[in-house]
Amino acid sequence: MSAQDIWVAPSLLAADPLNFETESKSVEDAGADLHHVDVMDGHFVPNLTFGIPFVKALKKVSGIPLDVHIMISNPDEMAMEYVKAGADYLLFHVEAATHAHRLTQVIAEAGAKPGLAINPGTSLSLLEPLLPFVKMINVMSVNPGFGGQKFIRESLSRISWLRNEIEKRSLDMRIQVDGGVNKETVGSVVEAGADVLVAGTAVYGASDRKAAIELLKNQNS
Ligand SMILES: O=C(CO)[C@H](O)[C@H](O)COP(=O)(O)O
Ligand SMILES: [Co+2]
Repeated sequence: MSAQDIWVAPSLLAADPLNFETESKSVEDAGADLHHVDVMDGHFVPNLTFGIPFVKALKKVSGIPLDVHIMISNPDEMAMEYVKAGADYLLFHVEAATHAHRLTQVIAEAGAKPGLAINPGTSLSLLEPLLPFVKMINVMSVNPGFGGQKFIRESLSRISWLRNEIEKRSLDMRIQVDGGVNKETVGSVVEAGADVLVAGTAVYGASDRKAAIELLKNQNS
């Protein structure tokens, strides 16, 4: 896959929390394709991060689309609020939704691109009936809740399975991989078929963010 086809989505979870505006601008200038916003509710995952006001505020200053990953227990109730706040892609967890298919429709009708996230321990079979209705799948390569964790290598066969389904069924969607993506893991992730690289520590933690994004995009070219 060429570098142009690969999107890098730096996760604001790893940014300096006292300077989100300048931090987000710095990755835009460095070539980021999307801002990855990790919404955590302290219930579905054992951590608490951003909410609706944050997404709304970020939308006002952002020059690139918002990729909002909601790790919350009640996506059926709250997803619309994140669309209204400005999410361009809205990804909810397949483990958390009661009516996942309905939710994909609600998100699309409201004008955002629906997506699903799936934890490392969840069967991929849950995705099968939903694939035609989403524009992005987030294959979690760590257990959700924290940045800076170690990449789970078993995620690679999950990405490959998904890439194969997309090709077999001629689906129009992207595969994002989320957790522990860095210069050591990115080669195998892209080879397995991911085309959206979420990277928190590897981008925000780098002294040269432009070089870090270029490395992620180009490693396989
Ligand atoms: O969804 C997430 C955690 O639940 C984050 O997006 C993910 O962990 C990215 O951080 P890093 O690149 O530092 O692993
Ligand atoms: Co995430």
